[in-house]
Amino acid sequence: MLKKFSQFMREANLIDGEWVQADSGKTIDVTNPATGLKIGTVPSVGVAETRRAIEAAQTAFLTWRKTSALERSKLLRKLHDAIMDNQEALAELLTTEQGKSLFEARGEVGSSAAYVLWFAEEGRRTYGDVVPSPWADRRILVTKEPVGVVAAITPWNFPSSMLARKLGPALAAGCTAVVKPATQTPYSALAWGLLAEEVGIPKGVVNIVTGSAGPIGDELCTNPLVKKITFTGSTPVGKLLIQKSAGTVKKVSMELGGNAPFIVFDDADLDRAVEGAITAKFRNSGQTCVCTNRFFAQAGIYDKFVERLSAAAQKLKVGSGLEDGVQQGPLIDEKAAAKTEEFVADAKAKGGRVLTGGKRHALGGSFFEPTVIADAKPEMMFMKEEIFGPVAPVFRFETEEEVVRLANDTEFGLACYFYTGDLGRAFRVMEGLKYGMVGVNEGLITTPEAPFGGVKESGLGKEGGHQGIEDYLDTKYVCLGGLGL
Ligand SMILES: NC(=O)c1ccc[n+]([C@@H]2O[C@H](COP(=O)([O-])OP(=O)(O)OC[C@H]3O[C@@H](n4cnc5c(N)ncnc54)[C@H](O)[C@@H]3O)[C@@H](O)[C@H]2O)c1
Ligand SMILES: O=C[C@H](O)CS(=O)(=O)O
Repeated sequence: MLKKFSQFMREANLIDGEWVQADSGKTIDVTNPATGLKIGTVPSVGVAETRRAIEAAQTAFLTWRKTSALERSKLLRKLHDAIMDNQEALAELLTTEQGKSLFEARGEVGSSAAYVLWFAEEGRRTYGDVVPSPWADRRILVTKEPVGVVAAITPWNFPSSMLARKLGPALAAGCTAVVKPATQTPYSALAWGLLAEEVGIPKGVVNIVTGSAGPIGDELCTNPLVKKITFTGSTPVGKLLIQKSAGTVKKVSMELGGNAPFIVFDDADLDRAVEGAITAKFRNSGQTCVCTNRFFAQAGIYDKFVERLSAAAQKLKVGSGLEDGVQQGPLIDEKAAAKTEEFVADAKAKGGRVLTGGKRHALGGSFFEPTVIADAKPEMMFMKEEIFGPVAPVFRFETEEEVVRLANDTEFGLACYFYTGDLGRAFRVMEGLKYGMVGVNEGLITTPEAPFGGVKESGLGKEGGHQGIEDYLDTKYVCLGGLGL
């Protein structure tokens, strides 16, 4: 396949409209997880460069915040169009650095554009209020204002769409940004810098730095010019960022870890449930925050469900994401593959039955066979720990009360799914499950129109929906007196 993406592969950082290298000249290698081969490098910047990026964002904010919501909306629409015009090249770049199938990468790039378009519209509706005054001689206004410089830290599993869910509302609201993408997948984020320039978003509005997460993160969390941290990643890192941001009382949005239950009741449409299960488990080789972590099948359909699920999992085509028809790419790295092996070994040692997969794929490297494990038990690691790999443990349950208790027995609360044909049960279970998002007879629920986000230790705030822009706005109350009324 011709490399379409070379035009977007920028081996530099974007600070105040300039593409720069690290002051030290140091770089980080970026590798293709499917081949283990080096794709290129990016600068390894530190505190000084991050500080310059923050200062550039602050300077740009003073002007950007004064642009009209309509003007910002038009620029974001242009950004949407530029992303879609280059969807194939951006998808190829994403697959090359992250590993997911080209089919899924196209979907992620399309989803990124959809979030930008959504917030291009939402930015024109950040309404305030005129409140009936309790005083005859005064008037009360409530206005919404952009918070200022936003630090956006994003994960490797969705290097484009996770950024869209942050840059979209930030820019629409009138904020400016300093972006730190995951070290494993920097190019998709850097491509956003090129696109932003191309469509005319002013210099300094979007700044992108790459390098050691610790020092960069510390500067982003402690610099008083940064007014908000928006983070997508693991819960431990999210907790660290919240602590570090407390010193300057920054707004924080946290999209953190998950432990999704997927419940199949006896009265479910089994074909629909199996189809939904494959999507909810094996998308991005199981490396999504909303992937099913624990399947629960009711006793009456348990055997049928596990048989059908393992048959479907076995059919998934594993290979390099750039290869036609591939559905399962490699895991992000060797560490992820080793962790997946650990989950399987733990389950087997505690009585789990591997129905399909269960080991590294013959392709070698970090490729792993899509795996289904029957007879899962609460004492197994994946009851509490996020697998983040292509392993589907299936627990058996008897009653509705039992499964809701088991499903809620986690510190996480991001996404959950259940399949039933009974409307009353749907409401009882939907209201009983402590999660931020619920799929009822659906295994893929993400969309810009809906508020994405978790409860408990899965995060704070929402991305998408009309809620998604609120986190980038300050509410101001104005009391107008001396009007001679
Ligand atoms: N809730 C969501 O929307 C969502 C979406 C995607 C991924 N995730 C979660 O992210 C995790 C996987 O992604 P990951 O491995 O990239 O997570 P991670 O927490 O290791 O890293 C996420 C980002 O944080 C940066 N980072 C790491 N340590 C840091 C520090 N001390 N200071 C500042 N930045 C730091 C990383 O470089 C990366 O850019 C999983 O737990 C997954 O559930 C959640
Ligand atoms: O992994 C995190 C993503 O948020 C998953 S989704 O693409 O939004 O469903």
